[in-house]
Amino acid sequence: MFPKATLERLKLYHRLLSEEKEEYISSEEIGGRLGIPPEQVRKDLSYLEYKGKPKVGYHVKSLLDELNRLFGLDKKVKVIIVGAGNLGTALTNYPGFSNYNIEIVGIFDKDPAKIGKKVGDLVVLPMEYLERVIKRFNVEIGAICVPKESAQEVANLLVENGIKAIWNFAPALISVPEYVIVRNEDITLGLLSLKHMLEVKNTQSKQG
Ligand SMILES: NC(=O)c1ccc[n+]([C@@H]2O[C@H](COP(=O)([O-])OP(=O)(O)OC[C@H]3O[C@@H](n4cnc5c(N)ncnc54)[C@H](O)[C@@H]3O)[C@@H](O)[C@H]2O)c1
Repeated sequence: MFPKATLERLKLYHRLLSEEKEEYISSEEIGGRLGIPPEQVRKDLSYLEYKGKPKVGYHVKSLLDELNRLFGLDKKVKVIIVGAGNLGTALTNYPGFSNYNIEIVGIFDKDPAKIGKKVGDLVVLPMEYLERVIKRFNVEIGAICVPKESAQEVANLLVENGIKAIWNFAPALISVPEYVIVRNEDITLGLLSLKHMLEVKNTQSKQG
């Protein structure tokens, strides 16, 4: 098990390495580009099986292969979206997921006015098709992009139909069986912490 902060930084290293053209990279270069001390980079990477070479650095492909395995990116993961509103359509249209072997295979809504509309290459499906799509594509992740009042109802449907992991964008806590993994994505909380950091910085510069 990695410490949570290490895991978050490993994601940053992964993104940087995915775009790296050179064969080898040093901890100084990684740290310099990400604003992370090189000692920290070395410590984080020491959790991995692959070890860099002294004076040469890390072989980019070997490091990337291990990080891909670690994040399960070496195998494709299928996702469905429930809620074809602002957020659901934005996620479905986002091209960046394919870089991570993530494929959105279905988008669903209960509103008859949305059903049948095209979103990217997909057509918005009615909720009755949930089971069929999950089974047909072996979908593991379901994203909840409905208003908070409907979040639990949608979570129940996803679980009943075999979804093992839920990416919840609704600002509501959902209850699911223990075997189901939930990730709550609250963009507002991120913004609040940024606001707090900004206030601290402004106060410090006034005092200094
Ligand atoms: N829009 C954003 O940038 C944003 C950012 C962060 C979080 N969120 C959260 O994400 C969720 C969606 O936001 P939005 O802006 O896309 O809302 P939206 O109103 O544009 O879309 C919600 C969609 O969910 C559908 N829906 C409602 N109940 C449903 C149900 N029981 N089954 C299936 N479909 C159902 C509606 O018909 C609608 O199409 C909200 O909970 C919101 O708080 C949105």
